Amino acid sequence: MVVSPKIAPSMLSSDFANLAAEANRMIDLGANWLHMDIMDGHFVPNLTIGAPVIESLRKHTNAYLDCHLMVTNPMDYVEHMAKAGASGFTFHVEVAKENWQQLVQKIKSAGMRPAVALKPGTPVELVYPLVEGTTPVEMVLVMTVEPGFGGQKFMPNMMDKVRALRHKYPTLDIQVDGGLGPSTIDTAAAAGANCIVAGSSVFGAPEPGDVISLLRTSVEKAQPTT
Ligand SMILES: O=C(CO)[C@@H](O)[C@H](O)COP(=O)(O)O
Repeated sequence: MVVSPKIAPSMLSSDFANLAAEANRMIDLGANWLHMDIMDGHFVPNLTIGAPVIESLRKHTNAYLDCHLMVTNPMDYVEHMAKAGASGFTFHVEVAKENWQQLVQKIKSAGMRPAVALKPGTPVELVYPLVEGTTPVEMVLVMTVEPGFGGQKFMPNMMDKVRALRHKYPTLDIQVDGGLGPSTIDTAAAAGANCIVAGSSVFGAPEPGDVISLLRTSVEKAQPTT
């Protein structure tokens, strides 16, 4: 195994009125992480949750809270998210071109794991300096839909980015998010993705645990054996 699978149900598709129960249900069913979508209604045309909800959820779970910040000013969120109990902090490269080094440093100093995301229209080369920097990000999130909403169609042409990243960085955590489920996971896993975010395919399934284990098996099967 070169990189371990991390299956992260996207809590955006959960019943927000029962968030703690939904989160614990996912962990009991075998999820590694809980994916939390933070949106500001500006970077993306939708508003979801922020630090107060992360803080409330943290009181009910010790799980890794993988927070994806779809916001225009990620720097303003670092302190609040860390205090709230976020585990990972993923910011968008499109809004961190100038100050990414300072941002990554701040995320790390606050005790969170830094990661960078890129939208479908953003060239993958833009994140290379962030992976190779002196204070590098520890995961790259390749968006496989336009960020903002769950339930969209997986964009298979994003796999060129995943393949390029896996070729350059054999042990990097590479995450995919958007339209992942039983019919698309093999494509993403074969390209080299090991961190899988899935919302509607997990929460909409009669047996979400079966989907979580199918996603994991697909990633494991795609790994080269050493
Ligand atoms: O960040 C996003 C959308 O912006 C995602 O995390 C979605 O919530 C994934 O949902 P599905 O495409 O799996 O339904």
